[in-house]
Amino acid sequence: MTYDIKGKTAIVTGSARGIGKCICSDLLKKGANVVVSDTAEDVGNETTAEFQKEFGESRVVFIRCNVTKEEDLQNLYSKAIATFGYVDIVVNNAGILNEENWKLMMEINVTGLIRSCQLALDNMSTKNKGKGGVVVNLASVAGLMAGEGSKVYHASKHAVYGYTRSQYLTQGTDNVRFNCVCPFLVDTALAQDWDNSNRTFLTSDLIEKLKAHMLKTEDIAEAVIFLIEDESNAGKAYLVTPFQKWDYYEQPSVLPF
Ligand SMILES: NC(=O)C1=CN([C@@H]2O[C@H](COP(=O)(O)OP(=O)(O)OC[C@H]3O[C@@H](n4cnc5c(N)ncnc54)[C@H](O)[C@@H]3O)[C@@H](O)[C@H]2O)C=CC1
Ligand SMILES: CCCCCC(=O)/C=C/C=C\C/C=C\C/C=C\CCCC(=O)O
Repeated sequence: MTYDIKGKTAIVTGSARGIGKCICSDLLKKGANVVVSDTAEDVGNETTAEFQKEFGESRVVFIRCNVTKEEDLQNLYSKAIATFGYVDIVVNNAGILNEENWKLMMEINVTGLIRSCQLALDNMSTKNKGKGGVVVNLASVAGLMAGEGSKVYHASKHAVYGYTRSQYLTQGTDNVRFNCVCPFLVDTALAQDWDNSNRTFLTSDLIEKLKAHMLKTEDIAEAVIFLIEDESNAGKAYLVTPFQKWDYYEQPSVLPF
């Protein structure tokens, strides 16, 4: 079954640039109203002005939000609802790769994302008199495999994967569908800053080869739109790599039944 994006309202966190910006653009092309949201106010306002010019002033707003701040997140949801009447779609995209500042990375990649999911449920769950909705979380292939030099980043994305899958178990009562997308390397500032020197597992030759196969932000936006529209695969992770056909990631069951 296909979920119709036209006329819906979407929040995308960390969307001033990179993958988040591209997701906003595709949501607008599909007819959604969009809340661009980021800590980077200047870039966020520029991105919003660009979209308003292309898609109409009334369909896009910028709301500053640092996902590590509870009051910012609450303000994001309440202002989005005040502007557009309801929130139907949330894309939790804000994320960093910074092993030195690993506590902040966990706050952004995990705690902020989980808090945003809880607010999405507060506002969208049919248990709370909402109309239901869709949440797509940005995980990574780093959430499905080990990483030598970015151990905490990998742990943060494993958490996104596990949290998203677990939401499936209560989807029947909330009517909020959760999925996550697990991309391989994407050509953005985050990937360019990825320092892979001094690895034993990945040689510099191999890293150059991997970087030669980077995905484009457009690929991830396409995958996110696919997930929002696909009503039949709730709770699943969607693997996006340049090396094989994009597909849902099937994790073997460890239960004896
Ligand atoms: N670039 C890549 O290779 C891959 C990226 N991802 C994930 O995709 C997501 C987006 O990454 P990119 O677009 O590549 O990164 P990016 O660095 O280009 O964009 C991230 C955006 O998040 C914003 N941000 C940072 N901290 C924030 C906070 N506390 N609150 C709100 N916004 C904040 C930044 O200002 C920036 O606009 C991240 O979750 C990342 O982990 C997943 C797989 C691969
Ligand atoms: C792995 C951190 C890169 C951050 C970007 C991201 O989220 C996804 C990247 C996807 C692929 C990275 C390329 C190859 C992965 C192979 C091995 C990972 C080992 C990483 C390490 O630090 O040793």
